[in-house]
Amino acid sequence: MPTTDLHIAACATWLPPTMTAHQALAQGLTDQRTITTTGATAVAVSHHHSGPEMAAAAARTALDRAGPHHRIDLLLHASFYHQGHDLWAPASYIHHQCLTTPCPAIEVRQVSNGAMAALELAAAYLTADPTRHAALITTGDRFCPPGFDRWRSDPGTVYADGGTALILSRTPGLARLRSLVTLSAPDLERMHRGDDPFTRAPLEIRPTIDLETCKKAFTRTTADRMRAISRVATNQHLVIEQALTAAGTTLDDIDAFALPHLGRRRLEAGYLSKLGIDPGTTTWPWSRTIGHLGAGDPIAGLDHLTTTGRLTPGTRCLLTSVGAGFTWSAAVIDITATPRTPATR
Ligand SMILES: CCC(=O)NCCNC(=O)CCNC(=O)[C@H](O)C(C)(C)COP(=O)(O)O
Repeated sequence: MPTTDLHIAACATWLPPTMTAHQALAQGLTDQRTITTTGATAVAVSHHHSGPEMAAAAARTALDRAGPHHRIDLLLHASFYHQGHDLWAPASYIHHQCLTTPCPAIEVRQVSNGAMAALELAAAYLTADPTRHAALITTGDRFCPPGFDRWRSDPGTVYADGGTALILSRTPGLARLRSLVTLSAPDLERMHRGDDPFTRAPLEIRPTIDLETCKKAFTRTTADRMRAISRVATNQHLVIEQALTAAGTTLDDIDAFALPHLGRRRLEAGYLSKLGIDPGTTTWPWSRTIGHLGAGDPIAGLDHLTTTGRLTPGTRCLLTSVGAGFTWSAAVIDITATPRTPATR
């Protein structure tokens, strides 16, 4: 979507306490090789709160920060792991907890690109009807045992627990959405199912998610692997190029980058060396202390950059994210205000 007349009224993050990499090592949860290749120094771990509960907490803060001027006419909740109940409506839970307007509350499942996919859908929904004012986007996941091993289920990425929220609005607030582009490559979807059959219930094949086995089945030969790496790299770069062009800007004009909370090796391969950007201008120094928040990385990254003063009014940010499937999104954001930071409720 080219330059838009939509704004990010506010955003927020709700994170549980972190466990350091050394604590995880001492408890046998990970190994030194993983810590070295990912560069992870800590990871947010929820011992009690589910994804939807953390998403609702973030939503309450985002709504406080936005103020009363943004009537919410749509709620989209993005996640991709267990939401705490087997057959239930997490988006309606967040709606019930946080809103009084009788708007649609819908789930978006786009794996790690879920927040940006929701942003695409919300932007189109608001643009389609001028009487619609704002949309609340939330993310929330808890990547915990027994079904998920945050250090080993997807080697190269350390998974964290947390919730995020963002309000997209017609009324100005924190930032202006200058452009938003999403690309897809469905031929890569088998990377996350490999040769596994379709099953009757979760975790029927193996007791813990193991994406490495699926990826190895999908990239049996070196040629397969090189093709996948090339497809990922090409689209990751193309989506950023298209978002910059749609916003009439260039990489040189970007003051800070909100990147996916991937491990250092993956980040280096996919973004840092490819784009020639200094890690210090990205969320990496912070994301390595948190971990991969599933769909929530771009919102958490924007929140971090604006609440820490790394981004101030008049600066420009590039958000980019990638999801299994694969899909890639990128957005150019112009910061227009300093976030109001009431305490997280
Ligand atoms: C499953 C959660 C999710 O949606 N993650 C986003 C998609 N995964 C990634 O982008 C992680 C990076 N992985 C890749 O780019 C592909 O797996 C590659 C490029 C085929 C091999 O990368 P590697 O696993 O060797 O680091």
